[in-house]
Amino acid sequence: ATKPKLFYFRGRGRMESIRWLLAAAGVEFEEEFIETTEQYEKLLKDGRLLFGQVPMVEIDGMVLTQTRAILSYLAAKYDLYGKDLKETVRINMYTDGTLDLMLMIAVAAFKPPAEKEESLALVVKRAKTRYFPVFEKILKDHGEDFLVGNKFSWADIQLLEAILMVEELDASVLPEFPLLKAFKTRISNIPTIKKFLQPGSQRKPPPDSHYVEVVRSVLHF
Ligand SMILES: CCCCC[C@H]1O[C@@H](O)C[C@@H]1SC[C@H](NC(=O)CC[C@H](N)C(=O)O)C(=O)NCC(=O)O
Repeated sequence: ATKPKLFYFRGRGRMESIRWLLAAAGVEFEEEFIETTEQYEKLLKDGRLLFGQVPMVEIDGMVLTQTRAILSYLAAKYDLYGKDLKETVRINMYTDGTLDLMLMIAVAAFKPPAEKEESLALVVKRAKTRYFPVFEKILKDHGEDFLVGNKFSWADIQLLEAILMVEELDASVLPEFPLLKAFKTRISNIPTIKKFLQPGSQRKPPPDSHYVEVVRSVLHF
């Protein structure tokens, strides 16, 4: 079978959570990196970007856009989306939260230095006061290894992604959340995730000035 193919910039942005979900599910994927306006305009001209935007993923004979739609499709396809609607809606609540937090980081990369620093400080504050306390409590009340139904799901994958991203901004953030700290170790040791965390995987580095320049030049902003 043909592998899913991801069309995005050579960086995290909105595509990184899709890379994480596929990798955690043990699914190999290909990537086409958009480096020039010509590439982007060809995708537009060929009518492959529904609202003129990326991420775009080709999978199962479909051309998908809209990050959350793609993530939901993949979570359901690889049985990472709960056993019933009540579990699925909790997974959606948790992943909408971690996606909000990670998008704050993605957008901050495009701000001027002073504003960027302020935004990233706010990200760490939000993580420590809004998001991490919620997940620490879920793990405490739930008393299980995973966030939902004591089964590995998309919510666990994305929380680990968010924890690691916040630790890149402030390495001292986890000690006040002991259950999250144990969760991070546990989920990082799941073989498919452990492999994705090794150097040489398709995981992307934090956004740098080159990534920002390419996105700006391709999207003309
Ligand atoms: C200020 C914005 C910062 C982010 C800019 C881009 O780099 C990434 O870090 C995030 C985005 S991705 C690129 C952007 N994509 C989106 O905004 C997709 C939004 C959609 N709801 C989704 O969830 O997939 C893009 O194609 N824009 C073209 C344009 O709308 O005409």
